[in-house]
Amino acid sequence: MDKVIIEGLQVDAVIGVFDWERQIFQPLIVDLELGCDICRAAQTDNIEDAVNYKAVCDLVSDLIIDTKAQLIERLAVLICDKILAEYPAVQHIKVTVRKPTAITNTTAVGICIERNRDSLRTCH
Ligand SMILES: Nc1nc2c(c(=O)[nH]1)N=C([C@H](O)[C@@H](O)CO)CN2
Repeated sequence: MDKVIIEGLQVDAVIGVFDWERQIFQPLIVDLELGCDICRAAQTDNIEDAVNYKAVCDLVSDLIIDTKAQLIERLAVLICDKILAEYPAVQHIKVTVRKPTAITNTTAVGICIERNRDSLRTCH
C-alpha cells in the first residue's frame, strides 16, 4: 500500500504522570505512516485529492497540546482515532510517539501502534 509519511514531528506539551511533569513542557516526537491510495493525487496533481501532510501535522500538534495526557499510550490511540475519523482515504495507520527526555541513558522511550480501518481495534 502507498504511504504518506511524517517523520520527527516535534511537539512540546504537558505530558507525564508525575506532579513535576504537569508543571513543564516536554518534547514529544511523532512519526506517522498513513496507508492510502495516492493514485488520484498523482493523476490530478491537486492537493484536494491528497492526504495533506501539513494539515495532518497541524491536527496532531493541536491534539497533543490540548490533551495534556499522562501517558503516551493515550496520545497514540487518540492520534489514530482522530486521523481515521478525519481522513476516510487512510486505510492503515502506524503511529510512533517518542519521549526523548524521559529516561536518561536512552535516546528515547516510546509507543508504536498500528491500526487497520477494516479491522479496527478500539480502546474504549
Ligand atoms: N508505558 C509508559 N510508561 C511510562 C510512561 C508512559 O507514558 N507510558 N510515563 C512515565 C512518566 O511520565 C515518565 O516519562 C517520567 O520520566 C513513566 N512510564
